[in-house]
Amino acid sequence: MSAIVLDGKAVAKSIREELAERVAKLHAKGITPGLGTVLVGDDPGSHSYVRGKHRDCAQVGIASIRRDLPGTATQEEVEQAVHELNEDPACTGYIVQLPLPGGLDENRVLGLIDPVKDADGLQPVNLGKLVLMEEAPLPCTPRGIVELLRRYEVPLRGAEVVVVGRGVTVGRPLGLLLTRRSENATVTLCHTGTRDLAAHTRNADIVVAGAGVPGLITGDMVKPGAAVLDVGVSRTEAGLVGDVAPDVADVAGYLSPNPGGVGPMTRAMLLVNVVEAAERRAAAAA
Ligand SMILES: Nc1nc(=O)c2c([nH]1)NC[C@@H]1CN(c3ccc(C(=O)N[C@@H](CCC(=O)O)C(=O)O)cc3)C=[N+]21
Repeated sequence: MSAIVLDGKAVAKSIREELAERVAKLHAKGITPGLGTVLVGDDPGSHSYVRGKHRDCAQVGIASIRRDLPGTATQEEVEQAVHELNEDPACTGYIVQLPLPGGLDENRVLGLIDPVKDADGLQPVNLGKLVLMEEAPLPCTPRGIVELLRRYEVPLRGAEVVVVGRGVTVGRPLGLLLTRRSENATVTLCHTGTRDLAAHTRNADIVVAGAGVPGLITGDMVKPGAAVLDVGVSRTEAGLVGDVAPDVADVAGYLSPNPGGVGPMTRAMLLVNVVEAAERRAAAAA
């Protein structure tokens, strides 16, 4: 048996095409959405992600605003860049690329983002709204995962979902998203303190692996026919490696590969958040 590939790259492409039409309507009203990025330091991975985000923007008609700071930037300098983007009318949404270099207070920076411009859904007010089940910009990776499953009609309602990894960008908000009434999945959030990971994953209809441990999920840990989404990213000498071992493809019913799965969906959802913020602004101005 070989799993159906959840092709995030292809889905992201069609989402960008849909967005280009929505952006064209905004242009017609004299509004150009603008994505800002704050990038601190010279981590090659972070630079490559940010480059990719701006390339996506150009494709759909979103303007780009970059604030690149050296790795030596102080807390005050990073906060100043955030204040400038809060004030900049050309910037309808922005992100602070994570992780920030050591010594900088990430949570404090995220807290200073204007919640209406939070394109990542990681501002504490917006994370709080997710807990309260109120409308707010959603974190991009969890939103991308839900959208990818929806487009392939993998049922979520009543599904047993095991999320591996409790990070703030993926695991934690994903559990909140999947347990809203509109998704109605049952979620088990596993982490390094989980006693018997395989006992949980074997019972799951959907496994989302975002631990950052290469090859953590092996075929013997997966229920036949289950959907497995690889969200782990580890940089090894062999290149980028996910959390899911190759033999999972023989057992799973659906497999979101890495690369080519959730990564492109994350980028697409960032664009969605920026366009939605611009649409809300247009509606408020009308
Ligand atoms: N504030 C913030 N927001 C983020 O959304 C954020 C972040 N910080 N820090 C880092 C992580 C990582 N992340 C990825 C996005 C796209 C791909 C992606 O498109 N990957 C391609 C491969 C690209 C490659 O080869 O490097 C793929 O999976 O096919 C991967 C990873 C967003 N992140």
